[in-house]
Amino acid sequence: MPDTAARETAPARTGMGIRLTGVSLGYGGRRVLGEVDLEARPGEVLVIVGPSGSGKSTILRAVAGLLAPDGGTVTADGVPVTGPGPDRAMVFQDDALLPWRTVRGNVELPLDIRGVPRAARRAAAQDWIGRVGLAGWEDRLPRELSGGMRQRVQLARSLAGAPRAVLMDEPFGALDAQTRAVMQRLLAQVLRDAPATVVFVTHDVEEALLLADRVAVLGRGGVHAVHDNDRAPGAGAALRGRILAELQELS
Ligand SMILES: Nc1ncnc2c1ncn2[C@@H]1O[C@H](COP(=O)(O)OP(=O)(O)OP(=O)(O)O)[C@@H](O)[C@H]1O
Repeated sequence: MPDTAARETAPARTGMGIRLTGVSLGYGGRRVLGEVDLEARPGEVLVIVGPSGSGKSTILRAVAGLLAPDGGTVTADGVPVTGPGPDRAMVFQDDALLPWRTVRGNVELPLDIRGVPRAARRAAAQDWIGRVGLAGWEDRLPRELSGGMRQRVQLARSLAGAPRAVLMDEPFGALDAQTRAVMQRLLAQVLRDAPATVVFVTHDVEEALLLADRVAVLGRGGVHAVHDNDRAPGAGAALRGRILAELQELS
């Protein structure tokens, strides 16, 4: 990658610190969550699990700045979140790619928006396309790709803008088991080179344990527990059992 591209698109050195303090959230006056206290530490992968309808996506929307809290504060590096920003990229289950743009055009989008010059934009997009294993597919349109490939494009697009936080809502939920496993490994690998803070929502406890530094269990209108994912041999099975028991109790 040319120097200019590397300079303008290099990932920030550390991820963003995200904090929810006494946050209540709801829709049209109907409360979904009350008094949520939760922190994503700079550079960590915080995975949120919880029963269906417990408010996992709602928390993500609040951090993204797409939903204003009814009470409490959401801060990014200590600054209240008042709306969406390029420092916090969202990745959804539905790929949300622009159908009329090629793979390259989609990956370049966040750089385009930031006004990065064309050559630097191209080089950075190419770098990310290669990292997610899509070299040779640059000129294809989203409809010519499989679901897994579209999620790769979405991942490359979200990271190409060098966000300091990536907010992922069941990004692999629609993929078959094999593609999902490949994408989980790919995500773990690319995150090593892009030290953003990640808040990742999933139903899948195995996925949580694979990716998380910490796992937050949501239920009954708030955060039930937050667990460190100690990756020491044997620790995974114990934590898996504990989280599954908590989820059963909360459902
Ligand atoms: N746009 C909306 N308008 C009104 N209510 C909503 C909206 N989005 C979510 N809700 C409600 O808020 C609650 C929490 O939804 P949310 O999608 O955050 O849960 P979730 O834990 O992510 O669920 P799932 O695991 O099923 O995706 C649910 O009762 C849901 O019906």
